[in-house]
Amino acid sequence: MTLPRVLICGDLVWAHEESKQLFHGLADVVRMDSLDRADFFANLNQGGKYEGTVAIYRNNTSAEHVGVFDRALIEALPPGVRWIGHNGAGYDQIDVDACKKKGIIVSNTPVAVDDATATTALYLMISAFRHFSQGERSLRGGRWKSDISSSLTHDLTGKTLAILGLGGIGFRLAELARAFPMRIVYHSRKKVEGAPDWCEYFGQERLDEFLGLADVLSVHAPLRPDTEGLVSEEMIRKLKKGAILVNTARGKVIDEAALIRALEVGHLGAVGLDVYPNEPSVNPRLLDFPNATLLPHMGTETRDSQKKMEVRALTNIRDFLIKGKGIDIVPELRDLATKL
Ligand SMILES: O=C(O)C(=O)CO
Repeated sequence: MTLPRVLICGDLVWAHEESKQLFHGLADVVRMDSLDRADFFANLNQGGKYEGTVAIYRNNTSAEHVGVFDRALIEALPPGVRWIGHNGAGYDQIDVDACKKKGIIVSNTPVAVDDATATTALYLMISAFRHFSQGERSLRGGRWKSDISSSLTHDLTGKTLAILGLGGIGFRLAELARAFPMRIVYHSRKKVEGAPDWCEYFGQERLDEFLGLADVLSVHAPLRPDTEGLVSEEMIRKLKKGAILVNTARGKVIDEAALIRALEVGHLGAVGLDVYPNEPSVNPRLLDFPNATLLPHMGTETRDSQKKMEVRALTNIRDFLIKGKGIDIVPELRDLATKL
């Protein structure tokens, strides 16, 4: 009997054993080793080594060889491909609209990313309030703490953390920050069902009030066409002078030029960034600001979370093979999944 193929696009690092167990007797798991898009397609087609692929596991590093899963790639996939199991919470590298038209379901890996990404945001927030990153640069430069002005640093206790997008990561950050304690407020399109009372909701009509309260605004909105530039110049201006902006979501959710202008004029007191609009390029202007704590997109870079993410992405594919569905179908495709 020929087993259906699951194509691993981008390396599996931690979940080799789990992969064997999940797909034993169920699928032939093949590693994609194409160095470019043309070879990728050639091998997906009849006679190619990926022929018979019904599901593709992918992570963002696969883009280095075959590019992102844009419309052109999705449209060119053979009709047998029914599922893309993305390893990552953010699936902005996949054109879900093209997938919908082609009847391909996409799953992602929420929950698995929450701890690591929330602790990254927490670190950026603490460093931004306390200027720890600048302190380390001062020490490493042989200047002990002479670069630091403690009159510009603050405790977190009693400050207000404003969360833009209360999904799993935003909520985990809220739980952590509550320990200081900080006041927690959040804004999202809808009030989050089941969110505790200590997370105060500010709807669209109270957005200005929400922004005005923030000592730190932490961004947790996914990147979609309607969220690109969501944190605009106008929004940044509504933050109080000296507020902190933290981003562990996607660089393009913030208008970067507006963020830089706000740092230049001292409207923003500090920023903590893990993500940038054109990764791995970082706008060199950002490097000039001593009050910017900058990380190279390390949000989920722990072996524990990487393993949880790999297993979760593979489990969605296994569930598709067995039951025709998975638990993490992305919101845009849930309707389509119920019709299958
Ligand atoms: O899960 C994601 O979307 C990430 O950005 C991983 O770092």
